[in-house]
Amino acid sequence: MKQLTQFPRIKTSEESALAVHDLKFSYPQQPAVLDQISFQIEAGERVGLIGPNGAGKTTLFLSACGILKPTAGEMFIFGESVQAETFNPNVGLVFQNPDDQLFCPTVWDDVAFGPENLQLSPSEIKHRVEEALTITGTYPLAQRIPHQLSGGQKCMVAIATVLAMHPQLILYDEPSANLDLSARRRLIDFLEISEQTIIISSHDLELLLEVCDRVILLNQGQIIADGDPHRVMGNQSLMESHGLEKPHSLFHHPPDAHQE
Ligand SMILES: Nc1ncnc2c1ncn2[C@@H]1O[C@H](COP(=O)(O)OP(=O)(O)OP(=O)(O)O)[C@@H](O)[C@H]1O
Repeated sequence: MKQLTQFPRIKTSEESALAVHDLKFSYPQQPAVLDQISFQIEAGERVGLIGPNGAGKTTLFLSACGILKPTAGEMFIFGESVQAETFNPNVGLVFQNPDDQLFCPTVWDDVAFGPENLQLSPSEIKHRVEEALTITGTYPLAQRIPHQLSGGQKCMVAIATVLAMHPQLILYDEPSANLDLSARRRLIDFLEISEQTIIISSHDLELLLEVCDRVILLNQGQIIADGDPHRVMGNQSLMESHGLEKPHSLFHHPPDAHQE
């Protein structure tokens, strides 16, 4: 994965990568999934988003991308207000299921799709596709049919489709779901050297421990905890009271012993 260093750093802004103010969201005829939550994520942070099934993690991501319209509150991405149904190339979402992201006849076409919609020049589109395929290690798959790829290959191609847009903030929804051990390790290695601001929603708490410098615990529409991953996830009673388990690797490292 050394190639990544050959590419320029993504530009970051003085503004927070993501600022969420009193965000509320309810699906029709349902109680609030997000109930007036507020937090900020600074440029360059790697944040894990945890919570039991149905906590609202995907809903938060879809709101940040403008796919869902919040009931109340506001979100800003690098200082720009998020508007529902308005595409913002500064934020990219890697869907939980890569099949939701891959629909073209070839991998190359799928990765080119975003830059083409940004109406970039043909040479810039080619450059972006080659760059994204190289960074994700999927260049050899460029002419393959996406739906015939393995789960791990699809995952990395789905990431390439997002990277080709050059977003400064990338939201990963359960990126390690269905990956075998080597594909998961490749993903972790990739995430660890990613240069963008990233938020990873995952039940793979060990992955978050390796990759993230901060974790947010969401449950029943509220932010329950926000802080150092070892401290938050190492708190067994906190984790268990929100339907989660303290990661196995933290049992020999009680939170109080963790050096910050
Ligand atoms: N389109 C929808 N219509 C109605 N309710 C929905 C819809 N999508 C999600 N929900 C409900 O909203 C709540 C939050 O769902 P969400 O997918 O955001 O949770 P999550 O934290 O991502 O869960 P998981 O860990 O299982 O992926 C759940 O109770 C879910 O059933």
